[in-house]
Amino acid sequence: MSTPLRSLAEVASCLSDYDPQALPVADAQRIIRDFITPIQSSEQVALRSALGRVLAADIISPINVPSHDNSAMDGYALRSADLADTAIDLEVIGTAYAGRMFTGSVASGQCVRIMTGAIMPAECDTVIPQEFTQNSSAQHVTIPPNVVRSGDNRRFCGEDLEAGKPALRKGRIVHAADLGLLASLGIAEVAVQRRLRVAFFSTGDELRSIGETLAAGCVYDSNRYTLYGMLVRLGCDLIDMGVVPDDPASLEQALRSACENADAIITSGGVSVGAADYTKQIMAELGDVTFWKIGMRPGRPMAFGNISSNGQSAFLFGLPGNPVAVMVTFYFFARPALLHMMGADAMPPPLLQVASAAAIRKKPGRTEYQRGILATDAAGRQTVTITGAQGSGILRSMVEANCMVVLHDAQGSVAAGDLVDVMLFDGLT
Ligand SMILES: Nc1nc2c(c(=O)[nH]1)N[C@H]1C(S)=C(S)[C@@H](COP(=O)(O)OP(=O)(O)OC[C@H]3O[C@@H](n4cnc5c(N)ncnc54)[C@H](O)[C@@H]3O)O[C@H]1N2
Ligand code: MOO
Repeated sequence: MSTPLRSLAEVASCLSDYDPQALPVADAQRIIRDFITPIQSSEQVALRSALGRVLAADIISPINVPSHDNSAMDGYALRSADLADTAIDLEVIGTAYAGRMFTGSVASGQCVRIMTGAIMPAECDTVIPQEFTQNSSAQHVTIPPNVVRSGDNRRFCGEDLEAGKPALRKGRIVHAADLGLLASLGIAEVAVQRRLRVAFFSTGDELRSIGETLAAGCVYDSNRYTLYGMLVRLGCDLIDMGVVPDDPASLEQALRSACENADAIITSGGVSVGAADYTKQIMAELGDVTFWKIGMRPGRPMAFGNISSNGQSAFLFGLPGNPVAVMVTFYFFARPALLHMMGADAMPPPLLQVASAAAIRKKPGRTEYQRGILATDAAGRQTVTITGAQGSGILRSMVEANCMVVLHDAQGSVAAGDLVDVMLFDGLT
């Protein structure tokens, strides 16, 4: 596991107006990005197992795809020098099939019946689709004037992928199309970054696990399930450490064990100012950890840093306990950081600009992530509507939503019809 060379204070001091008491979202994201180091370990996997994994090296194309010039249409391969301003009659001297080439040579005034994907006869440079021809028989075909130009319907050798050139770059997350592309190159195995090991647990004496009786004032631990879902979607190997009670010895033992077995640790709860929140104290004792009040809602308190135990270190994300806050801080801080640790060259999820269906109250000076429903109205216009109560304990608001309305730091209240930035959950959740 790699150890960061600089302390958090050094990284943060690059920001001219760094204020841990009211840190803007973008600054917190930048500090995390600068502090995190990608893992340097890879493995060979069979092609299908590479789906969703991060490529550990550039893939250089070993062959040209397609391997020869070939036809894009079923029709007739001809020499474009034979084309004229009037109809021409060509002699058909054979047939080229996909996988079975025509081996003769084509003289002026001749053509070859050709199927899609068949290798172009050497002398031919153009294909006329069969539906554009007239009077076709096994021996002859008429080509009307001005229906085909020189070079039409000919696919070039290497036009998809060129031998010796990079086909896919290191850091790419392998998608379905990439599997197909790698298969088209005949590649059976690829080098991918090893999976990230992430340990996670919930803290709080009020938490009960499913199956336990819910005493007065207690709640079922839901954060471990949302975290599980979000981490599985990222392709991490998970160490689920359950619910850790709010006592210093248990927390220290859990953090040390997580550190010794994982690349990253995600906890939920215990990062605010409550009397029983020992988490901050123990985290600070074990390493270089900072406690932020971020200028955002939900998700204001958060811990981030690097902790060590027995010579092993791990990056730590101490997310707030409120169920919506844990998801928002995961999406906007932990997720990009984990992708960076995985060596992934991933773009942040795009923001769409959509008209707000109703007015939204908002104070400038903090970023708000409101849960929204993106829909198309009767006139075919897309609009976004807030899901109702936006409390950070209301997990239903995440379930009902299909997007997050991102109201930026400097932005004030929004009037009905104003454009707002929207981030779709699809692909994230
Ligand atoms: N005096 C202040 N109080 C609070 C502040 C503050 O600045 N000053 N910040 C508030 C904000 S904002 C948040 S967010 C929370 C974060 O507090 P913690 O991270 O210490 O979280 P807890 O107190 O442990 O829990 C908060 C809330 O969430 C419920 N919870 C916690 N874990 C889970 C779980 N695994 N599954 C389901 N629900 C969970 C917990 O029962 C609490 O209701 O602090 C505010 N307070
Ligand atoms: O950070 Mo908190 O999320 O507003 O409840």
